[in-house]
Amino acid sequence: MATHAGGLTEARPVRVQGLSRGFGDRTVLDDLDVQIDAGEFVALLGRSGSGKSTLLRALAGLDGDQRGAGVVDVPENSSVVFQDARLLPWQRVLDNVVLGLRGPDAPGRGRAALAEVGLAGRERAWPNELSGGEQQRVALARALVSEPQLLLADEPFGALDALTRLRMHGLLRELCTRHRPAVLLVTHDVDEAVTLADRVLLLDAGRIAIDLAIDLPTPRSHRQPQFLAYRESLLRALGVDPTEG
Ligand SMILES: Nc1ncnc2c1ncn2[C@@H]1O[C@H](COP(=O)(O)OP(=O)(O)OP(=O)(O)O)[C@@H](O)[C@H]1O
Repeated sequence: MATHAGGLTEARPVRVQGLSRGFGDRTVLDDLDVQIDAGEFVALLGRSGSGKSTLLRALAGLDGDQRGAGVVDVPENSSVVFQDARLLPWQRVLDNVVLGLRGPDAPGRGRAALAEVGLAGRERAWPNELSGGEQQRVALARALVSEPQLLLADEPFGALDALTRLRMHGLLRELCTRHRPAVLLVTHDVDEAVTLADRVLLLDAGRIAIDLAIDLPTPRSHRQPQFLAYRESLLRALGVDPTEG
């Protein structure tokens, strides 16, 4: 079985070595290695079923006792955001944000986190009074209020409309620049990956098939020729013709 150890040096917050995962006869991750440095924003692309969420769950320690091997070293303090906000409907927004946070300053930290995601004044709202995008903002506040060294995000904007998604890109980039967690963002969206990430990984046949540093200043524009070149090469690697659609 894989080990899931906590607490590495700050310089190398995530180290995955020889990670294998499978379900029944099917091998999903096959002797895979990944490293994510402190403060580095990494996006993970791959075709549907290639094992992106399986890798993220392994990093989050959420993969139970499924078949596998390898070493997963991650910082103890990590947070996960999913496609759905997963707020507790019977708790007000602020209580959702500070859930599990200890110390007398927890409410103050929760309020500050809500202000950072643009939801100052909504502390006493119930989750069902918020839009989908606002609920995802609460989920981001909850994820970042504990100042995690690692943020794991599994398609966090996948359920949002295009405009809200663009706004959330800006917000996530801003929050990550300020808090500097290492990030692993699982996404289907090549543009999202190239817009946000320092490095894009492409998962194929159980391994990291492409490891591409995105050497562009931020904020990035889809019109930059180099942006389009990254986009095109990643789409081709995913088996998509970039000239289509
Ligand atoms: N609990 C499970 N039991 C059996 N098979 C599973 C389980 N979880 C995942 N799988 C299988 O493992 C493979 C990888 O799944 P995973 O969800 O990691 O892929 P993904 O790249 O995140 O896919 P998508 O982009 O469609 O969300 C898939 O073939 C899936 O059917």
